[in-house]
Amino acid sequence: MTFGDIETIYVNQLPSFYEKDEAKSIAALAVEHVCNVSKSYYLLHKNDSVTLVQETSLIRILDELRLGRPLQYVMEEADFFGLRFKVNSSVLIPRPETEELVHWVLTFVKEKNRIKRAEEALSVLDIGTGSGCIPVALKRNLPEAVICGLDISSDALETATANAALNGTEVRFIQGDILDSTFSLQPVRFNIITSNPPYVTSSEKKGMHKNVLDFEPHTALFVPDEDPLIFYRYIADFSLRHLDSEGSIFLEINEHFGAETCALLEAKGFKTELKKDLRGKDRMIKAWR
Ligand SMILES: C[S@@+](CC[C@H](N)C(=O)[O-])C[C@H]1O[C@@H](n2cnc3c(N)ncnc32)[C@H](O)[C@@H]1O
Repeated sequence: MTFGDIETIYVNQLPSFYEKDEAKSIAALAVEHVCNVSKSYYLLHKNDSVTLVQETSLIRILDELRLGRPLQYVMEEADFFGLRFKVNSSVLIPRPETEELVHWVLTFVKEKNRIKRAEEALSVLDIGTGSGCIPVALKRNLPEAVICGLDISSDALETATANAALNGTEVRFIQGDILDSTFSLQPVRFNIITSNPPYVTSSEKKGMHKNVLDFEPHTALFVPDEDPLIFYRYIADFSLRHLDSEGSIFLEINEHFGAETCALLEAKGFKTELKKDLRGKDRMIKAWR
């Protein structure tokens, strides 16, 4: 069987919610992963044969994808901000919108450093860190900064710790519940707090793909319909105690609640800037005092 045959089988047998081009990309990623070849090699050598062992692995991957399991979970890895992360069912698969949040933080820090050299002293906390994608990507780009990640899930923190090591970075991970108003890291103050907290309302479940609903951790995704901004309220209160007076918060948000999330933060004394993602949706907020 050749690379080209594998592509044809994937295109014909993947579930219908994968469009043809997406199915081709998935076949390419699976072949790259199993046969240890680059994307360009794969594209230029569609007539190369796979071994029987590789063919068995590629069909096993296809079988799991047909059950709806996301590709990243099947391959146990995901790309984020040009880095490779280990993922499993205890962590959310890092999303491209979150790469935009990281990019915004880095642009902001570099702009500030141009005015005053502050990077050495920079301390950052990422709340709801999951796979650790945000703090690890920040640490790779701000090697002098002291960076921490917080999550309620010990399994997620285990994966995040592995990801920090995998990417040669030192990040301090802390277990804690941001919805516990007594949770504190006194006397620590951070220059930057980032968060991509759970923000999908229960009623949005019906519009979601089965592969997200059935496989990604619900504690990472969902908030009650009656209190969709619950995490932002607690993050704002935590920031009042733990953000340096000149510090900034960078948040990923539900596209439907941009104005409401800004209003919540402003009611707590923060100034805000709302930013759209590359698809034109309200997706990020910067807040400062
Ligand atoms: C949307 S995921 C974001 C994961 C990662 N930061 C990313 O961008 O891919 C939200 C994360 O918040 C964590 N989380 C949920 N409830 C929490 C709580 N009460 N306190 C702290 N972390 C919580 C989940 O375990 C999950 O890892």
